[in-house]
Amino acid sequence: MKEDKDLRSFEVGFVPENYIISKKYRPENLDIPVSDSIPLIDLQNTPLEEILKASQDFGFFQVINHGVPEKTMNDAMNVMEEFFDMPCKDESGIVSNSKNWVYEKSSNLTKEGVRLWRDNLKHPCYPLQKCIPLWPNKPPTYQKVIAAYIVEVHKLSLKIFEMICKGLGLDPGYFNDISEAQFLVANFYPPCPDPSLTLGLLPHRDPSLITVLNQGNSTGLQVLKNGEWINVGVVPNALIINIGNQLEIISNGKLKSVEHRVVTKKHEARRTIATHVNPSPDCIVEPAKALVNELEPPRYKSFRYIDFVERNKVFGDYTKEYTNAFQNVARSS
Ligand SMILES: O=C(O)CCC(=O)C(=O)O
Ligand SMILES: [Fe+2]
Repeated sequence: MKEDKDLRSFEVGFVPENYIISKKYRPENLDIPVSDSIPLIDLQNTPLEEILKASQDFGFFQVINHGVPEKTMNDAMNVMEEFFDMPCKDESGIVSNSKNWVYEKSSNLTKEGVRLWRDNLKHPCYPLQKCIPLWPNKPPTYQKVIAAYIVEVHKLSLKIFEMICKGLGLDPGYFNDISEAQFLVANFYPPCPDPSLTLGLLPHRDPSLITVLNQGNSTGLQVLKNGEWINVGVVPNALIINIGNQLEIISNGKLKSVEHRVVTKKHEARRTIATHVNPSPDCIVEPAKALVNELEPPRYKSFRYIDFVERNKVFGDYTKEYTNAFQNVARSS
């Protein structure tokens, strides 16, 4: 793979040695059939119990009738496809005050020192109006289309938080002020000549409260359940929701943040837009007071979210730049 060329350099007949993932992470059993066993939930019916059960048993569920218009979802996927397909992107998208997005080619090493079979774009979305002009401006509709998508995803996340609050017994607005710091992560996973040797994304838990994932029509996401990787099937126009580790903490361990990864496909690309709904940087994250008592003492210590981000290098090599930019944008609002 020529690392200095555009995405078409993925069109290779074999996996270059430096993309072969260590045995520890290498996927096995890629032939297991696609399972749609993460729960599918119709949001129209205010399904409190289903959401709670799915969040406890799987940490993952798909939602339909979620209120995000199909057109908004498709427009966002299409503009992202255009972005990733542009032959010349600014690849030095280092986070700064003037340009707060990061575009990482697959040739970048991860924290674990491996190369992933994906290209990746990420940027903050909060406060939204301040962030929009700092996002990529090519394709020319990028800012408008993604802003419209983020507004809808925000509404959806509030709906989900409201149900989780009711289910757990928290004030209905518990998350309103602490869940606004959305962070967008878009991925392009090209076809791979030998999916058994690579990964699109290493096993991880999300550093968010919840993550809302638009996976279009592609498979590749796997979720760990009872020590086995299960494939997440495609449901037209559905969105995937998963519990991040910050919500696991706030729920005092009642809801589970579960490991997941992305495998590659021989003949199919995968394109996704994940919106990580995060606590704001200065938010103190701790088990909700209403959920702890003598019988159920807090299982986690409290911390400031930004300290967690820095300590765990949540955004890899760009963590410091990211947190600075985030705080500067937030303070100037
Ligand atoms: O691209 C995907 O399917 C998964 C993305 C993901 O897990 C993440 O952004 O945390
Ligand atoms: Fe994730």
